Amino acid sequence: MWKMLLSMEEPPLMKISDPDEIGSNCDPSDGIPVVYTDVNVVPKHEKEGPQQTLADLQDQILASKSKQRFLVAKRREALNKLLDIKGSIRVFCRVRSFLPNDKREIRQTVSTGSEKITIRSTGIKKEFRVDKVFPQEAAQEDVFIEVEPILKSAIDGHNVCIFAYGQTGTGKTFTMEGTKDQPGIVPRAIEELFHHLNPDQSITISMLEVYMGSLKDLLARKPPSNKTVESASKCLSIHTGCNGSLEIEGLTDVVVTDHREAIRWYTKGKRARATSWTNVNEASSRSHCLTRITIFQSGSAEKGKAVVSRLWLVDLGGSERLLKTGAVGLTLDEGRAINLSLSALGDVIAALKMRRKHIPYRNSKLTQILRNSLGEGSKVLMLVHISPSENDVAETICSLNFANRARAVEPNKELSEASHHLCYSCKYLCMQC
Ligand SMILES: Nc1ncnc2c1ncn2[C@@H]1O[C@H](COP(=O)(O)OP(=O)(O)OP(=O)(O)O)[C@@H](O)[C@H]1O
Repeated sequence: MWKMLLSMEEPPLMKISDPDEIGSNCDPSDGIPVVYTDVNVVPKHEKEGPQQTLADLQDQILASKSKQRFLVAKRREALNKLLDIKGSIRVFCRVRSFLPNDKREIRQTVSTGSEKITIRSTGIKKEFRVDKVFPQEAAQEDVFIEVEPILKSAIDGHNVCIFAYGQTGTGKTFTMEGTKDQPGIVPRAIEELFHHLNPDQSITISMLEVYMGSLKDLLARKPPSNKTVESASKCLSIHTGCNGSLEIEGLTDVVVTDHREAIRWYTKGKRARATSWTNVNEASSRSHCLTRITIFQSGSAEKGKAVVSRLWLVDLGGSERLLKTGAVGLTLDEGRAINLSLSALGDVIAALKMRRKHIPYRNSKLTQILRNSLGEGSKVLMLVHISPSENDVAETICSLNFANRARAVEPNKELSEASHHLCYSCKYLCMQC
């Protein structure tokens, strides 16, 4: 018989002498089941069951988190080793497709393999090796897929520098910026970084231009009406701290919380860049355009927080034969300044590759800025752009020689044999000079 002990006023007390008996649904004296009427009293076994399950789940979560940390560390280690094996300076080469205005050429001057480029012209046959070749038909996605692993190392805490090098009009800006329909590396990288960012990491973006040897802040607020843009750009100067850290004084650094905001700033910076017409490219970049993405640890990008890593995405000004571009006056001076700093960059890359004691960073503003992202522990990707046209063979050879300086461990024989005929830019015999 069931004992129904119901009372509205006071919960009736059960005949329980031992607190451990709470939860028993059977009267120990007569074996008759007890129905509990006090809803505040939860039987012990019912209370312990969920508590145990909760504790088990918490243990499992902790174990999964620690396993995840272990796997992330292993992935980072493996990626780092892989990139190191491949070389901390890697070289990709992209061949620009023929443009509508190009003269169609019957003979193929540039032929490509997956890691080999052959240049053929009258009396010339030269072969170059790079880490990856993108032929004329390669899409923006094809390029980005190969660039992605190096971006992940930026999230993992390495300084990274990706730069597009090549003759004027060979597609550097197309590869880095792209178009609305065919976005390039920078917009894709921004999206990718936000996708992979850890919750305790945050991002800031800066953009600057190295123009005729001086630095211009591309994200600076409009100067007051009585000042010119040029006077605002002169404020930027480079400082090296005693620990070797480098700061660009006065450079705008914007905290961005999602990729759309970052792209808006990037678009603003692009608009401020100096371009002008040359007879090789309608909108030729007359400067080096550098986008800096800084990844901070621990949720805040305010001052004083530890910097995890810096990613530099650089669209270099075009290397050019000044006679061929038809440059005069200011355009000629711009071209000279671009060529000089590219030459300095080539010297730094070559010195790093040969593990020289002295790395000539100080020879140009460009190399001073990139110093911390070119040297030891950094990952560098050079994207060399070449033209498919026979008319550009000399520049193509010069660009590939330049790239070769990043790959060649041994100094090239030509260097010592004919040093008096060497090109100022690639330091080889490239027929340019
Ligand atoms: N792979 C490509 N596919 C289609 N069009 C391309 C490609 N590469 C370049 N172009 C086109 O070629 C023209 C010149 O390219 P771009 O301005 O990117 O050259 P650049 O190397 O940045 O030149 P500069 O050094 O003078 O700034 C542009 O109209 C661009 O859209």
